Amino acid sequence: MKILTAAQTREADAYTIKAEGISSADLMERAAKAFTTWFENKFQPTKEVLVFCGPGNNGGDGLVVARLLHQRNYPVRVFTVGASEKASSDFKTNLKLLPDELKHFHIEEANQVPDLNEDLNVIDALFGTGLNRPVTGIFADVIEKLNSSAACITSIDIPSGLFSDSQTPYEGAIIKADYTISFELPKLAFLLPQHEEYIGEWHVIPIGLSEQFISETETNLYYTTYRDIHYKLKPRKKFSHKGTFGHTLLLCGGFGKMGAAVLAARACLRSGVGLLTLQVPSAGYTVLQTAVPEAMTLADKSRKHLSELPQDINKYNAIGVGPGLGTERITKTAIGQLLATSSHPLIIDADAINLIGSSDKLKAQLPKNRVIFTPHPKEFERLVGKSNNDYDRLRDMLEFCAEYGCYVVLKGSNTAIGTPEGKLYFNSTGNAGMATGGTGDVLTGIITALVAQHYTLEDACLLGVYVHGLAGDLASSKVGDIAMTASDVIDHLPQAFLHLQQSS
Ligand SMILES: NC(=O)C1=CN([C@@H]2O[C@H](COP(=O)(O)OP(=O)(O)OC[C@H]3O[C@@H](n4cnc5c(N)ncnc54)[C@H](O)[C@@H]3O)[C@@H](O)[C@H]2O)[C@@H](O)CC1
Ligand SMILES: [K+]
Repeated sequence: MKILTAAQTREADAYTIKAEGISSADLMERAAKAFTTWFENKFQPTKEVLVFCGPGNNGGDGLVVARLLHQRNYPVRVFTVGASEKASSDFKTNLKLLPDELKHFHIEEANQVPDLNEDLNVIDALFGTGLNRPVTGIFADVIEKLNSSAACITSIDIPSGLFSDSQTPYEGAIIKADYTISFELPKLAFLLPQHEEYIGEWHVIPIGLSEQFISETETNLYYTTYRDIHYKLKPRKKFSHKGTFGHTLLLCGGFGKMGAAVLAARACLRSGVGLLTLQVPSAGYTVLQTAVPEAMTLADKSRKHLSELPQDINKYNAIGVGPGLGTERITKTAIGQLLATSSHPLIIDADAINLIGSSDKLKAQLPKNRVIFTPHPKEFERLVGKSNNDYDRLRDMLEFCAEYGCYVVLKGSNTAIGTPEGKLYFNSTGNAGMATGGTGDVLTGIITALVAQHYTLEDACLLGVYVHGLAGDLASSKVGDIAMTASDVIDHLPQAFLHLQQSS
């Protein structure tokens, strides 16, 4: 699904209004109804609801929600903030439509905000996508009061004060919502780790914005959901044989870290690869032969480190390198040889990223359009550099992808995938239980297997990251996110692929 900017969302609103021949107040009513339905399903009318409304259409939404909740027997109080002469016309219309018996207060000073305790529900409708400068003054004072209260806060469309698609200036106040209910499409701000404390749990609810407008609107930003992914899975044909599904090479493992090779190998095998060969330091030979009997194992001449490449490196049609390797000089030389001699796609993770990141010479050797990097945030910093905030980090990532003609999978909550053409995908699966050692090795195994099966590099990243997160979600529902291990993720890959297959 696409992610649109605030400006594009405004255009989508205007287009829909024109195309359907409705008024903007009608669209506001529709949005507020959708919000109210979500709210009713979430909260009983036992607690009083305090709705805080700013002067724009977000405030207008708040007024309609207050009216609808009042009709549905919720005890409601409305607080308007900001100069009324500046209010939007739909705000003014809906202010007049508030029933007389609904309590309405206008706030000019923060001390007019009532005491807020946990027995209250707050709806934040101060600002939405029309925010065009940091929030200060009376609005900031109100936000401060709401944030320091124990009341549960639900934001309409976006937490007030937060810019939806660019860095919020540091001096601006921002609501810390427990829930954010947004309209039609997710906003870029929801997907960035730096905004976790503001967004809370977020949901997107449809309000019938023009599908035609959305499909014709250009963007480089996407949020990948089940609908975007399941049809990409290729069916296995009746007359296929193991050669059809590729021969993968994994260069993983080091002394004390053979487990990384085992995890990557097991995940690779559970992701449909035809044949798998591993090369591991000789101390790991027996470990791999025992733990992963389906894989062929080559022993490096070094006991503890990767020091050489297998012969016939180009007979493997995807090579995964990095998990557990260590950063010995001899390993760095072997990776240089790999970059110089292999003619097939490379999936580069962990210590292989650290080695390449610290060497301009190796970076200059990267083959174009054949490399996927899968860094976690620290490895990303070593590869691409430090950034001031999450927006800069995404910009730096896309610049790196363009410069080196590579794909970068930045692992984390809502893993971000950058492509050489400048597209940016955010993943929708996965959970905090996956923040445990070895899950990255699992992802390397999955993506390498998919590349070997002739998925495009872009699809291998999208599908691999999605199915990895889905397996994590299935594992979490079984073992919980505290006890979950990387092996649990592998054990749930079959169910995750089946889930995608059944409805593809
Ligand atoms: N346009 C439409 O038809 C629809 C809009 N909807 C709602 O409308 C919202 C957008 O409405 P608006 O574009 O009116 O914008 P907002 O309601 O976000 O606020 C804009 C108003 O606030 C002022 N303002 C901006 N930043 C400020 C600051 N830092 N301090 C003080 N004042 C500030 C602006 O000058 C303007 O008067 C969406 O987020 C959504 O909630 C929904 O009702 C769906 C339909
Ligand atoms: K809001």
